[in-house]
Amino acid sequence: MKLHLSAPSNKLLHNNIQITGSKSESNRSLLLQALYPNISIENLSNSDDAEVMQKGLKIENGVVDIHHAGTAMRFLTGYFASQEGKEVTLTGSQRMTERPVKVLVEALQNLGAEISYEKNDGYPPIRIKGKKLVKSQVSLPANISSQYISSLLLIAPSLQNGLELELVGKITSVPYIKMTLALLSQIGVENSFEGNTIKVSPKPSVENVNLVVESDWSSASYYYSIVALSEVGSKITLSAYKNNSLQGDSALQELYTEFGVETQFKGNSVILRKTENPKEQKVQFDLSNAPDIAQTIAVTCFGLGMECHLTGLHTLKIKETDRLEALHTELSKLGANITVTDKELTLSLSDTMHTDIAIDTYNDHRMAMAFAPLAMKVPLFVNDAGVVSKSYPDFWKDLEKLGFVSKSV
Ligand SMILES: O=C(O)C1=C[C@@H](OP(=O)(O)O)[C@@H](O)[C@H](O)C1
Ligand SMILES: C=C(OP(=O)(O)O)C(=O)O
Repeated sequence: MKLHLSAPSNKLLHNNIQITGSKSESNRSLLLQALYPNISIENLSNSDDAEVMQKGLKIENGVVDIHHAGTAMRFLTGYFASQEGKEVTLTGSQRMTERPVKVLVEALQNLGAEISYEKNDGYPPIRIKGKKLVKSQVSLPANISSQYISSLLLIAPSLQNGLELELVGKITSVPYIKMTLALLSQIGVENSFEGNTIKVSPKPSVENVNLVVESDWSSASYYYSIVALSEVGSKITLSAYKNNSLQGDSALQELYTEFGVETQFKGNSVILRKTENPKEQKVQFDLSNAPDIAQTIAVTCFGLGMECHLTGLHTLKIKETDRLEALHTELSKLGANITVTDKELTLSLSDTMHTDIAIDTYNDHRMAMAFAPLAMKVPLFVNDAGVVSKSYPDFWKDLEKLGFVSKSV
């Protein structure tokens, strides 16, 4: 589906949007629920990634296809490796077969797991024969993806002796590790994270517990961008959010003050207000703790005609697409002055913003959603717009509620 997208006729926005649960919290909660059936979950994500996770967890033997879902791939690897009697081949989309899993597979093998590669060494598809894992200490590199660490932590309390992880190197995407540990705490699992060592105690069963998933802050980022690109006085209310979020992308509240967007909590809603135009012409952010909002921020800066220097982007090359290359190509098509390395992005001033450019999305939901707010400034096309369903299936419908005009072409 190719969409043509243009701005609401009135750029002074006043709207409410309900976003479903965080896909990161959902996929963790689902895995914990599979291990401990007394867990119930509220406000589950309606994303494709949460759906493939639910389906995957029901399979005992055979092929488990998790499409584009990185969390499902990594979390199910740990899950199946520790499930005696289950034997599966875990695979996904073409891109998933290019996203590395070696660090996780080796850590699990060191714990005694039986996993082999079906095609390329270090990459899915992988064959897993579930076993009872009794070893409880392992070390692994922490600078490639935090999902490997979360995968181990999620199964840790179900292991006979719990788990002690030693993280080697600089730890990336730290808030996602803390989110995993916080959910373990919510179900009564003892854990600690000191320096480079994480310890999780065993827990054979849990009491009845209800996990209420907070709505997705990465999805909220597109509204931050829309508000930043709207007129002073605009206001969008999003629900349902918590003041003490487990999601690192809630850093948006702080980051978007640079773009004149203020955030206020009212009950379980957040109100985003454009209170002023940006004071500075340049921003500089280290996004190693919030990699999923890098695309949103780069496009906001371009839309506002600001310079930016984004660092900490070393994980972007192995996500749904090489996001640094994709941003470079698509922002250049619009007229941006952009340079990227393998971990940084720099936007310099440019006085051009081309109209009706067709944005390619590279099977990456965040490419589609990050560029959509730019329609506040210039009409544009979004190729393969259906990709948004990976994390936010209602995205285009919700934009229509704001008055955006989207036409299938
Ligand atoms: O654990 C998670 O839920 C996630 C961790 C992050 O990945 P990395 O740790 O690979 O950066 C993030 O980009 C992804 O969208 C979700
Ligand atoms: C990187 C992402 O997801 P995953 O790694 O879970 O596929 C994302 O949603 O931006």
